[in-house]
Order: sequence, then structure tokens, then C-alpha cells
Amino acid sequence: MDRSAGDGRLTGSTAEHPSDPVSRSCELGDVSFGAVLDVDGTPRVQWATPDGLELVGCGIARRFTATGRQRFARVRARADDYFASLEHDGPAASRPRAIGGLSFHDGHEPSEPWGGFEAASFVVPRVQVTRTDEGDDAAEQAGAKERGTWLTVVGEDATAAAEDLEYWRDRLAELPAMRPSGTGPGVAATTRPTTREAWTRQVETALERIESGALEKVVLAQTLEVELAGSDLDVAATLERLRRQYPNCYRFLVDQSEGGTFFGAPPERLVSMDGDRVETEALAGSVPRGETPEEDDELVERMVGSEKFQQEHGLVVEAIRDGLESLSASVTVGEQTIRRLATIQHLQTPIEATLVGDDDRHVLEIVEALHPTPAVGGLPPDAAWETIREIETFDRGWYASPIGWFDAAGDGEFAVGLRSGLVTGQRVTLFSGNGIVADSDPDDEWDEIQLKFRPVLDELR
Ligand SMILES: C=C(O[C@H]1C=CC=C(C(=O)O)[C@@H]1O)C(=O)O
Repeated sequence: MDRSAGDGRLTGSTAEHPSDPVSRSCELGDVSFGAVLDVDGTPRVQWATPDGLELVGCGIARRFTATGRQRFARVRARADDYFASLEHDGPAASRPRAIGGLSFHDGHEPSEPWGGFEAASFVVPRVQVTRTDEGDDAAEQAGAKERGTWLTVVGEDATAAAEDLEYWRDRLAELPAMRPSGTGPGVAATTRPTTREAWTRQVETALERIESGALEKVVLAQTLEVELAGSDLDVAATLERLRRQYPNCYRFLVDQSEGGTFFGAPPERLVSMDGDRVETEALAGSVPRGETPEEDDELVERMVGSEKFQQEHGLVVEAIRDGLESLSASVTVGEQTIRRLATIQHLQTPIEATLVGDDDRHVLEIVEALHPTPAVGGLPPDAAWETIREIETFDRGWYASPIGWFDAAGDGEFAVGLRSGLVTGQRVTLFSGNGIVADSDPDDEWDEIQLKFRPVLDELR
């Protein structure tokens, strides 16, 4: 932060300050999260659940990055040290969080088009705005009000934090409660780097490996390159339109200081952890929406009754159960249901676990145990990773990766970075993948892939 300028502008970081950091918070009136993202501060992050928690952050109080296989543990160790030194004053809902994500592959390097996106990168923002529905009526009556919108700032000491809080409270009070979500910039051209013929060969190679017994399932993905017609993409407005179309999905935006902006509206929760309670889900198997409710149901019936879809889905359920078992006192697999979205329908199975009694648990440990689930990777995991590396002709970067937040206690929540796009200038790269199992047909898989481009593509048009 440039304190020499005598205000709380978001330049620089506190990394070199020897004193312990302090965070202060206050309640805010309604403010548009898109408008908060417009204020001068990068990196910028936004993350929201379908059921009521919304976070937006600007600037860096501290950044944790790491590479390689140990990246989960390294980020956690750095964050533990930092949070141990950070004094927070305010309601739990307003607590500072480390927000960010990881790349799909351990060995990821932040090269183009993923410049600025490290293999693991989390930021505790200088300025965080939290909107939450957490807390119940009883808690509110007891004075422990948690529902609302909160401003949290992190400063290098108590005086700086108090000054910055005042500065940002006044500045955000000037912002509108609503920001127009507008329309898409328009699409000048789309390019498919993977042709239909190339896709068919890729799927056939995967099928040969499955037949040989080396592989049970692999998720193969494609990109769609979109050249925008109009002005630069307003990502915050795009996310707001996605919220309206896909209200039961997550939303995220990660805008690095250098490089592009990765954003999306994924339907899939990787994990949420609160104390010893863990919630996750298997989401795999897709059919389109029908033109009528009857057609919707027919498509679902076909999916539910299909051996191929059930195998594809069952492998994900079993892998998640196995991943959680060694960390949990109990794991409960719920009833399979249908997740119906505006353009696509999925098989979904909720999974819950109670962790073994150990206060030292951290959501990153669960993330590491689960990522990548066979909903985005495959089985056996190593053979699937190899196959993805050999067959796919683009860099997955942060696509299909854990994106979310964690706090000082190690609680947190992560979505899977699906239904997503990477914006660099006038170009948006969209990502979409599909599970390939023994009975997969390359043409059907091609059609399913197109469906998963639609959520973001429709909002660019
Ligand atoms: C890999 C993606 O979706 C996953 C999640 C739901 C359904 C999937 C499927 O039907 O293959 C995929 O496992 C994607 O959207 O890019």
C-alpha cells in the first residue's frame, strides 16, 4: 500500500512490514460487488456459492504461492504462519480469508495463456467485502448478527487498519447498490482448435487404453477460442448474468495483476469444510435440457437407466468415498439425484463425512485428497493424468481445478473450475470436458462437450 500518499490506495503489499498484521471490519449497506471490483486494486477476486456466501477482494495483504507436488502443504504452512500472526476484530462472517486456487497439474508453469497463474496461488485481500446469509434468527436475537454485508481491511498494524477501514467504508459508501449487468460484447468469431476428426482419434486412443485395461475412465477436454466483437469483456457483469441463468451454481473470478482473468459458473462443489463436517458431491453424467418438461424427464430417464452413465458416475462416487475414508470417522453417500441447470442436466450424488477428531485438519488436506476427482481426471488417477497430458493439445492451467477460500481455522469451500473461460484482451478461451468410459461414442461425447461451452458462450454473444 502506498501510505506515503496519505490514503488507503491498493498499491504495494505489506510483506516487508515487521509488525503483526491486523484486520478490522464494519458492516456495510448494500453495495454492488461488480462496483467494488471496479475500484483500483489488483489482483481482484470474486467467489460466491449458490446458497448465500459472496466474497470479493482487491489488493494483497499477503499472497501464498507454491509449485510442485507439495504445493497444498506449502501453501497451508505459509498461511498457518500468517494467520497465527493476524489479529482480527469483528464478527466471524467478516473474518479474512485466503482466496484463490490451484492448477490442474502439479507441474504447471504460469506461461501463456496462463501468465500470472501459479500452480497454487491464494491472496488474503487488503480489502474484502463479504455478503453472507450465515447465522440463524436465534443468533441474531442474541446479538451475534452474521447476516449482512461486511467490509474487512487488513493493515500492517492497528492504526493503519483503523485508518484504512475508515477510508474504504467512505469510499464504498459512494458505490451503487446495483450495477447494470448489460449484455454480452458479441462474438466476432469462434475457433475450435480440436477438430471433429482429431477428437474422434483422441477418444479412440482413450478407448484403446480402456480396452487394454490400463485405464477405466478419463475426462478429455477441449477449448473453444472466442474473439470478442465489441469492447473489452466486463467480467463482473458477465458473472451477474450467469448468476441469473444459473442460480444454483458457484461463481468465481480470479484476475491476476499480470495475465488474464479466469472466471466461470461451475455447478460442482469440490468440498466445503466447517469444523469436522465435510460436504462434497459426485457430479458426472450429462444430457441436454429438453424443449418441454416431458422431454426433460425423458432425457433424464435415459441417463438414469444407462449403464454407461451409471458406470461413469459410480466411479466418481467410489473415488470420492475412498479419498475421504482415511481422513474421516464416517462417510455417508446420499441418494443419487438430478442437477437440472438452464442448458444441461447431470447425475449428482451428495456425499458427507465427519472427520476424525483432530483439530489440525485443514480444507486444503481434503482438497489434496480429492483433486482431481474422476469427474475431471479419471481412473486410475496416474494413468488418467498421463493420458490427459499425452492426448490433450492445450494447457489446462486452472481449468477443472479447485477454486475457493480457506480461513485461519482451516475451514473453507472449493468449487471445481468448470464452465469457465480465460479472458486475455479480446480473446476468451472456453473449456469443456467429458468423461470417457468403455462404451463412449466419440460423436455423443462431442455433442456433450458443446453443451458445456454454452453457459459462458451464451453470455458473450
Ligand atoms: C468436465 C466437465 O464436467 C464434469 C462435471 C459434470 C459432468 C461431467 C460429464 O458428464 O462428463 C464432467 O464430469 C466440464 O464441464 O468441463
